[in-house]
Amino acid sequence: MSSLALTPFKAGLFVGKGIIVTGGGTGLGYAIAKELVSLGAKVVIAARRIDVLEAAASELNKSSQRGGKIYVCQCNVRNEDDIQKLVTFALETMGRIDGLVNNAGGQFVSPVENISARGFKAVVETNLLSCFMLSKEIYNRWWSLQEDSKTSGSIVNIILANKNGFPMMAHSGAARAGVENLTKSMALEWIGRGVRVNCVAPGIIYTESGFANYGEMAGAFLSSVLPCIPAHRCGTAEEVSSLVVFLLSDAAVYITGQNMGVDGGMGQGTIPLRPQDHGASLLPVYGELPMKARL
Ligand SMILES: CCCCCCCCC/C=C/C(=O)SCCNC(=O)CCNC(=O)[C@H](O)C(C)(C)COP(=O)(O)OP(=O)(O)OC[C@H]1O[C@@H](n2cnc3c(N)ncnc32)[C@H](O)[C@@H]1OP(=O)(O)O
Ligand SMILES: NC(=O)C1=CN([C@@H]2O[C@H](COP(=O)(O)OP(=O)(O)OC[C@H]3O[C@@H](n4cnc5c(N)ncnc54)[C@H](OP(=O)(O)O)[C@@H]3O)[C@@H](O)[C@H]2O)C=CC1
Repeated sequence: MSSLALTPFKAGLFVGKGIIVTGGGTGLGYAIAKELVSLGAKVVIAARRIDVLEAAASELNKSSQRGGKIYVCQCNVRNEDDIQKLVTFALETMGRIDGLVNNAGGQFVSPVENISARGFKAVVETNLLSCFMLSKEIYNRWWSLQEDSKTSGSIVNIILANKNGFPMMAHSGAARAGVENLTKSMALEWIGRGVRVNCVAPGIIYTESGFANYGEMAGAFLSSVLPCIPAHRCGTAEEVSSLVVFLLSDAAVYITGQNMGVDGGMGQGTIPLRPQDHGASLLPVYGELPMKARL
């Protein structure tokens, strides 16, 4: 499914650690779980489709080194009961939780005016509520109970490069902006307990599973946006994973409350969708615009 991890980390850096990766059966989550298990971590991957998780686990376990192991847990991250069961499962199987990657997420393509309230809510629940519920559940049931604040925890929230909004996916842009702000609040509230919280904002990362959600639109989308990405290419899942794994590790012990882009030079800006032709409706109010300054 994916190539070798890029990490330069010491083998065994995560030996004995327990990490939860939501959406870990496909795409970015799969690459993150693969890198972690090859560094010796125990990893619970969680998502809705148990068959996909089980197939991923049997592949991922082939990359295991130094006691690393993948466990699977079916979980709809929009559902609070499922979140509680996931944390119970993780504590029972791994005996501890050192890291959480809130990676499960997604959205559908629609102009704002066509999104129903139910659709907006579904996307906010998937991307923002889930992150709040799972982070809080682990904090209350594990990190807040540790006497030794050196027993640190690290949360990495996967968002989107959408600093300037996210046309055609406005619900997701709003939810991810919420995650970024929630990240900063949790980082400040929980620093005394040794819990760090950061965001990673991927630009356009080619994952087969992610792009499959968009059908034929994906090809047209890619050919229109690629020239606008300074790197002139998509990123890969491994290029995101190496930053996520760094942030999970003790090498990042002084980093919290940050949002870091992996976006080929887009500066976490907006995915460069070309606006539809609209006849330049925002004409200047004062004076004439020279013809050459219009499309
Ligand atoms: C420009 C090109 C870019 C091309 C691609 C560019 C991508 C670049 C960057 C981003 C990449 C990625 O994020 S890659 C990751 C992509 N992966 C995913 O998106 C997978 C996860 N997404 C989802 O599961 C769904 O989108 C999500 C809405 C969140 C949950 O869907 P569910 O079916 O479980 O939700 P439900 O609760 O059943 O449905 C609730 C409501 O959601 C609405 N709804 C759900 N799907 C809908 C749809 N396709 N179109 C309209 N409306 C929809 C309906 O109003 C439903 O109400 P009713 O009608 O009343 O029932
Ligand atoms: N690829 C890209 O260009 C970018 C991706 N991202 C974000 O990165 C993350 C991973 O994306 P990517 O790997 O590309 O795409 P995928 O579609 O492969 O990953 C999404 C994962 O989330 C899981 N998921 C979705 N909804 C739920 C839910 N309600 N409960 C539990 N799990 C859920 C899916 O599993 P299942 O369906 O089995 O539940 C799937 O494993 C997403 O949050 C995505 O929005 C951000 C920027 C760019």
